[in-house]
Amino acid sequence: MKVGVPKEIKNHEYRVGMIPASVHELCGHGHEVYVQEGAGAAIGFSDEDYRQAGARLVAGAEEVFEQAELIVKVKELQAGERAMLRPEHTLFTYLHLAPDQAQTDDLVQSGATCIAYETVTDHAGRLPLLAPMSEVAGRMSIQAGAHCLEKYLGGRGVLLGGVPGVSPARVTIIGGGVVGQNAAAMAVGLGAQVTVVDRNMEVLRHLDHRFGNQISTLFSTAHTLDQAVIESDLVIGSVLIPGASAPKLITRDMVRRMPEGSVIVDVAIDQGGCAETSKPTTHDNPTYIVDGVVHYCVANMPGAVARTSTLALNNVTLPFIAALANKGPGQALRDDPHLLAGLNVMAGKVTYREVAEATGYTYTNPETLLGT
Ligand SMILES: NC(=O)C1=CN([C@@H]2O[C@H](COP(=O)(O)OP(=O)(O)OC[C@H]3O[C@@H](n4cnc5c(N)ncnc54)[C@H](O)[C@@H]3O)[C@@H](O)[C@H]2O)C=CC1
Ligand SMILES: CC(=O)C(=O)O
Ligand SMILES: [Mg+2]
Repeated sequence: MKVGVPKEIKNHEYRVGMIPASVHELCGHGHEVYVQEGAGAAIGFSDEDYRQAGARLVAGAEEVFEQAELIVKVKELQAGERAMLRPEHTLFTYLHLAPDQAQTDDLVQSGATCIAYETVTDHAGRLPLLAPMSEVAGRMSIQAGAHCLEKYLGGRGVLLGGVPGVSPARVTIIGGGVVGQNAAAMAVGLGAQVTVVDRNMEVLRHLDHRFGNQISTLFSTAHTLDQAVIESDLVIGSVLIPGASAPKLITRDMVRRMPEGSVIVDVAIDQGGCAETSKPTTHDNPTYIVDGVVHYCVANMPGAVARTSTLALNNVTLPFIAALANKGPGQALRDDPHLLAGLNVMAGKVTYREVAEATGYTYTNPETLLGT
């Protein structure tokens, strides 16, 4: 199969869909891999590294899309990239379609087969292709939040861990999944006073077991959320309902009642964000202030630590890329219900229920399209 790796073009996005070692693996199975010149240069993977791995280097994204049947990326296609997508293409990347009507419309119109990393599952119902980036973003969220609490960025001027004689900052983490647990570990490490809110008792039990009395856990209700949020210096938004738009758990009224200079890091912004006041920002301009509350809402946080993130992502995507290339997308999807869970759009139909509900399309069972 012909596999294509375009250079990422989102703001300060330096990750790359395939590293040379992944390319080498696919070429070893007889596939042709077309890599856009400079695709990995920013994180130390030169064009020569790719050539030695067996890739064919091409000058522009147009040529990658022209040559390839399977397109492997990191972030969702930007408008200019979407114009190059054809029915013969299979796209394998993060999509986050529920809050993105324009992208959904374009993918549906393209006729392409679009598989979202973030909804591929594993045997335990987890999200193995989202997990490594959630580990990264969870860890980064506390760094970002600590930075935003500094006075010159509009923050309260509070040090997360406090100092002897002065209380530490209060950190509330909404959603105790992969992002939430990694955020908790960092916040505990820095000496903050940490509360994690989740609606899944198993998650809360696991957190209690892991962190003991270093954190407090709270069952998520409108009341507990309200209390925790308005008393916090730093709130991390890390909820997820797979494929769906994030629930707006932090209302405008709660933001109004938060202390001046407190901070919301809404990691869930890639699914639309869990605060009513959240809107996506970029690494260039990561924060804005509403009612005195600093909002950090960067939708591609792991792009800032692109080398670590790319390696972690390739570790988990490579087996699926190999299956798609070796068997062809149809057979690979028929053979593996976990990969099939990643299928969001195919042949002009939306094949993921939560995405269809959020974007106004009729849901089509992917099995009817695949003839399984
Ligand atoms: N901005 C960025 O750069 C990145 C964003 N993310 C996003 O972070 C979000 C979280 O991802 P993960 O931690 O991997 O998901 P996860 O599935 O591991 O955890 C989500 C948690 O939210 C909880 N939850 C759902 N509804 C809730 C409610 N009403 N109240 C309290 N808790 C609730 C679930 O029980 C679950 O424990 C996702 O939207 C993901 O796409 C992930 C990586 C990078
Ligand atoms: C998951 C995601 O949105 C990212 O890694 O950028
Ligand atoms: Mg206020």
